[in-house]
Amino acid sequence: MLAARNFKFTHFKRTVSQLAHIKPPKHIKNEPIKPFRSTDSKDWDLLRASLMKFKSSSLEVPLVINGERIYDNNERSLFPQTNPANHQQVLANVTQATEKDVRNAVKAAKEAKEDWYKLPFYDRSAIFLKAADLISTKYRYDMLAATMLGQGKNVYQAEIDCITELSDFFRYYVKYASDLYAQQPAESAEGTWNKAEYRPLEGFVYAVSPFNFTAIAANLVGAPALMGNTVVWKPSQTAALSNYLLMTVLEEAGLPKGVINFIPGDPVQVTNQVLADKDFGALHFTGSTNVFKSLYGKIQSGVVEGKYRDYPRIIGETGGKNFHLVHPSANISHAVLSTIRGTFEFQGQKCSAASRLYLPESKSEEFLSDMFGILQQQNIVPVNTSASPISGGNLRGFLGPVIHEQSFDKLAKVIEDAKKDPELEILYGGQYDKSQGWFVGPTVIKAKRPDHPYMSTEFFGPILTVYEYPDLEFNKICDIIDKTSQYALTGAIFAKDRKAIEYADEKLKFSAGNFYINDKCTGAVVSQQWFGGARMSGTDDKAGGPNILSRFVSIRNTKENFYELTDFKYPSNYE
Ligand SMILES: NC(=O)c1ccc[n+]([C@@H]2O[C@H](COP(=O)([O-])OP(=O)(O)OC[C@H]3O[C@@H](n4cnc5c(N)ncnc54)[C@H](O)[C@@H]3O)[C@@H](O)[C@H]2O)c1
Ligand SMILES: N[C@@H](CCC=O)C(=O)O
Repeated sequence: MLAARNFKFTHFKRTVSQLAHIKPPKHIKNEPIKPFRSTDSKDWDLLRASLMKFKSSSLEVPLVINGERIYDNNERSLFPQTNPANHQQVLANVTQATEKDVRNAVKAAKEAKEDWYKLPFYDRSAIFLKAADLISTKYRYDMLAATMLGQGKNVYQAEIDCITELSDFFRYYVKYASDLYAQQPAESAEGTWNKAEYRPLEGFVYAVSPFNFTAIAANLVGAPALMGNTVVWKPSQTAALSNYLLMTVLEEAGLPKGVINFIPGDPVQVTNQVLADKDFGALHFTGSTNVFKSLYGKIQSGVVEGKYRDYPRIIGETGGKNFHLVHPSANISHAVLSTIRGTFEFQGQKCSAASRLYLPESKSEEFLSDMFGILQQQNIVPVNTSASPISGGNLRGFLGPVIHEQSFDKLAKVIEDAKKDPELEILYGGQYDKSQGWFVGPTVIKAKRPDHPYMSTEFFGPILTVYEYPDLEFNKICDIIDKTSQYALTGAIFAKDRKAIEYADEKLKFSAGNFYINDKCTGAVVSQQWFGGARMSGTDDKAGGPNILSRFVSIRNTKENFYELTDFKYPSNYE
């Protein structure tokens, strides 16, 4: 991992005469997913070596402020990031930012700003394109290992997160930014020239990232930075290892010091301090709805109190209670397999995960017995991903641990409460065990009424609540789905009947920001399914699409006039 870069580039000015015509490389496309099929392969050998490296040494993760690495130094506390599959194993000791550190990070972001946004766009772009290539080549296996061990992912789930989605974000954002800059006023009246300039926001951007996707952290810091903003980044404590690796990769790719400042620490303390700064220009957040609401409230109060120079932009993607709706005409086997994936992959810890299922009464028994049969026969239980990386065996299992004890305890309580609730019935699973790791088995609960809180509350774990609806009430169930939860993130309809598809598509227009027809409601791919939800699921600015970049620029319009006036009066001013 590289030391901080120190070069200063203010002393010269580049002279590039054809800036407007430099285009991003044409070959930008989605990074292919490596299958990791045979454990007897070079890919597995390299991955095992990286896993061994992270397992055998407990790293100290520093703060990175203005390119300087800041370690504990006895002044700061350390947060132990443990392996969720083996909670006794400390993977990293994460340095926690003090008040002074936060102050310094904010200062560094402000001071780096001018040099950064004045750097030509293609220079900024080259850094992110290079970082994407480093992730998908040189650091692929280290990135996978840090994400698998730290965030409890199997190799496939890590691959689609910290490799493909992450590098896709960086590459496609370069293309989208180039397209955005090219958007100019369509008209200029004779004798004038109108221009749009996409300035970065004034001040700095505060990025707050969740534990569950390393790629999301890359989106949260990368989108604003590419557009010429500088960033103060507070990562999740339980993703600090992979996130720090991302920080070092960006530096190796050439990110100048101070552009992104990495400050893990107490979320409330760090956030309160950052939000108190006059130059706070935008929040880029992904995480739970309640945390986002509280930050939204603080920022709004700050505006009312006159704390800020600007109206800070607030960009946030948050929770969901995502639905799978099965119509009687659906291919049941396909709907079952899609629901197993959509609900249980990565232990249901995707914001997009299916967590409420609506089955027609006529197909419910077939669907559920098919589903439970598969879960049982395939022995879909959480596997201990901390087991010997030499065999590679368990790292291929479908289910792993949930992220931490707080999540484990919450999910165990959901299961225990369900056992006592006469309106709920546990149809499958209900096992949990925290003796070694935070393991919760796949669980399916039947609700007797569609407005039961289990149909509307986000649990963020491998728990699915099912409601059976009368076949003839398909229209009514669409209404119910729309009104049941405060969220509108993802949802899916499974049907062959085109009329049913059309009806659900229209009726559920506002119930999900990402709607799937005959597909599971997870797994959005950058550039293909722009991702984000509305209502209490977020501001729907669509990560992975072009729109989000417009949130990190402030447009200046310039009109230049070439005619010289000879009179101040307009024709109508004359008698
Ligand atoms: N919609 C999306 O795109 C999306 C994507 C991923 C995760 N999520 C949501 O994120 C949640 C899971 O992630 P998580 O457990 O990391 O979420 P979280 O809300 O607990 O944490 C997210 C970030 O906020 C910080 N944080 C926590 N409490 C805070 C506080 N009081 N003040 C300031 N910062 C605070 C955390 O340290 C972390 O960096 C789920 O609700 C999931 O639906 C949404
Ligand atoms: N983009 C991912 C969700 C990320 C949320 O955690 C998906 O579509 O499954």
